[in-house]
Amino acid sequence: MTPFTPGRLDRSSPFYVAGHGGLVGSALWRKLSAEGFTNTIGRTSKEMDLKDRAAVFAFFAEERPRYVALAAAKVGGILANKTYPVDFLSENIRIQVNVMDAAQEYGVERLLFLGSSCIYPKLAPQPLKEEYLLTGPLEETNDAYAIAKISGIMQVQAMRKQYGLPWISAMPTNLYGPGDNFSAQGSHVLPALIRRLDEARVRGDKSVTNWGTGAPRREFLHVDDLADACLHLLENYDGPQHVNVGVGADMTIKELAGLIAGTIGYEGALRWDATKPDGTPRKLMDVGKLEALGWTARISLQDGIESTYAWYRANRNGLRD
Ligand SMILES: NC(=O)C1=CN([C@@H]2O[C@H](COP(=O)(O)OP(=O)(O)OC[C@H]3O[C@@H](n4cnc5c(N)ncnc54)[C@H](OP(=O)(O)O)[C@@H]3O)[C@@H](O)[C@H]2O)C=CC1
Ligand SMILES: C[C@H]1O[C@H](OP(=O)(O)OP(=O)(O)OC[C@H]2O[C@@H](n3cnc4c(=O)[nH]c(N)nc43)[C@H](O)[C@@H]2O)[C@@H](O)[C@@H](O)C1=O
Repeated sequence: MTPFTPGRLDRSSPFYVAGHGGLVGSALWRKLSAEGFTNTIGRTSKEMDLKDRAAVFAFFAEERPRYVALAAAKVGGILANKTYPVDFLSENIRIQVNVMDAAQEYGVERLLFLGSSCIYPKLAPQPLKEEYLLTGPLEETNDAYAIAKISGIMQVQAMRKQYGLPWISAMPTNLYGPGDNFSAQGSHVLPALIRRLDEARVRGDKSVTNWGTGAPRREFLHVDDLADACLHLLENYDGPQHVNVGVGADMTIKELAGLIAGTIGYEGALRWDATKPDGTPRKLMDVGKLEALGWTARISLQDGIESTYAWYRANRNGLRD
C-alpha cells in the first residue's frame, strides 16, 4: 500500500463537523469558514442523534463527507463526570463507534477524533507525554469518560491497521472560549468561575465559595487555538499515535480564580469547599510533538479570559442551563 502523505485539504470537498454547535465544533466551523471551506456539513443532536446507528449510516450514505472532525460527545466538568459515569461511558462509545463505522463504510478519507487529557493516568509524570497512555490507573472522577476516549483512540488505530485509513486523534487539554457551557453544575472550572464571580460582583457578595481545595493544577487552551491546531494536524500529520494539544503551561485553580476575579473586577474573598472533588492533582501537557509539527498556541490566557468574559456578558441570558 502507498504510504499516505498529509497535505492541504480540498476546500470544496464535503467536510462533516460532528458536534458543530458545541464549544469545539463551532470553533472548527468558524476556522473552516475563515480558511475557505465551502461545503461544511453539520447536524444538531435533534436533527440526528449520533447514538442512532441507522440514522448515522443514512446520513453518511446521503452526504458522503470526504473529511470528518469528530467533536460530538457527552461532555462536562468534574461533577457531571462523577455523577453520571454511565452516560459518559455509554453515550460516548456509541457516538464514536457509529460515526467511525459509518465513516469507514462510506470511504471517509481523513478523520480527526478528539479525546481529552483525562486519558492519562492520574499520577503520571508531568508533563504528560503521549506515550504515558495506559501506564497506570485513571483518575476516579472521570475514569468512565476516559475509557470511552481511550477506546476512540484505539478505534482510530484499528481503522488504520485493518483498513489502512489515514485517520488521526488529537488530545486537547482543558478548553474554554465563546459558546462554552456556563451551567452551575455541569460546566468546567473556567466558565463556572466566570459566571459565579460575575454574579457575585453584580450582587455585591462579600465572598464566593469554589469547589475543592484550589490546589490542583490545570492548563487552559482557547478553543480557537484548538480549532487552528486541528486543521494543522489534518494537513500536516499522519500517524497512529494521538497528539497532545495544549499550551505547555499550567496554574493552580486558586491562581485561575484570582486571574478571573481581577479580569471581571470582583473584589470579594475567594473561599474553597474541600468537600467537593479536586480531581487529578495535575494535568500538564507535553506539547513537544505538536511543536515539532510546526504549531504553537497563540492566544494568551489573559486575552482569552477577557474575550470569553465579554462573550458571556453579551450572551448570558440565552445560555444552556
Ligand atoms: N470542553 C473541554 O474542556 C474539552 C473538550 N474536549 C473534547 O472536545 C469535544 C467537544 O467538546 P465540547 O465542544 O466542549 O462539548 P460541547 O458540550 O460544547 O458540545 C458537544 C457537541 O456534541 C453534540 N452531541 C452530543 N451528543 C450528541 C448526540 N447524541 N448526537 C448528536 N450530537 C451530539 C452536541 O450537539 P447538540 O448541541 O446539538 O446537542 C454538541 O454540538 C469532545 O470530544 C470533548 O471530549 C477535550 C478536552 C477538553
Ligand atoms: C476537560 C476535563 O474536565 C474534567 O476534569 P477536570 O479537569 O477536573 O475539570 P473541571 O474543569 O471540572 O475542574 C477542574 C478543577 O477546578 C475545580 N473547581 C473549582 N470550582 C469549580 C466549579 O465551580 N466548577 C468546576 N467544574 N470545577 C471547579 C475542581 O474541583 C477541579 O479541581 C473532566 O470532565 C475530564 O473528563 C476532562 O476531560
